[in-house]
Amino acid sequence: MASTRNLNRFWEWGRKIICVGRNYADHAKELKNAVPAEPVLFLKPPSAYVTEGSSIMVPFYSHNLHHEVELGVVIGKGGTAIPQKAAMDHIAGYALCLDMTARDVQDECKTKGLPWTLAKAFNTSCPVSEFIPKEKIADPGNVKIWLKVNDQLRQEGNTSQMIFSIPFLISYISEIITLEEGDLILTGTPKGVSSVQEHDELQAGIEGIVSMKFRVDRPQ
Ligand SMILES: CC(=O)CC(=O)C(=O)O
Ligand SMILES: [Mg+2]
Repeated sequence: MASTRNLNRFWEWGRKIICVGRNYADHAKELKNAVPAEPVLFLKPPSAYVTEGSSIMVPFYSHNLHHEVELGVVIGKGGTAIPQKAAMDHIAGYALCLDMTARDVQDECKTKGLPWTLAKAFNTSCPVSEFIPKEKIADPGNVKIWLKVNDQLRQEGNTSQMIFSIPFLISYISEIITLEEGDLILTGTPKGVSSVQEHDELQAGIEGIVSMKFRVDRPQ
């Protein structure tokens, strides 16, 4: 039976957020990471979602919160071991997303060989735009994404620079983690990641498609 839930508010579904790291060579290099031979994956919980009108909260244990602007893929039809040639049929649409990252904590986790949960999965670590229906982006492998902090351009990239394409990622991920309707895949960030502070205003967009604005706050 068809679902009665509305994917326009996919963040309310409580589904998985699967993130791909180091998918742009220029970003892997700026953080002195090797360019990966296979996708680097990590997860955020649904409690990471935040939508426009609410603030991004700096986690109390971090002093170096970074923005990472990314194209998000919203899954419309679930599946396991989806072949690359069928992958695009599993997409319902897209969203512009930020993979907010406590970089100081991530660096410490890397040094200690610990998972990135505290660095990547805290409340409000996944700001998202409105849902963008699939038909609005003819070629998700060729869109420009950008991010400004207080009106200054910090990130600008094109999804054509991704190392692993969207069909490849859907196929690769679904072989390991079954994809479900309402899941979101964050496809990685281009270069230019940098620190944000309390009271900063972040603006980000997919050129010609969507833009969004978030304020950064710190819990009292
Ligand atoms: C080093 C990272 O934080 C990887 C990541 O999230 C990315 O988008 O690249
Ligand atoms: Mg990221």
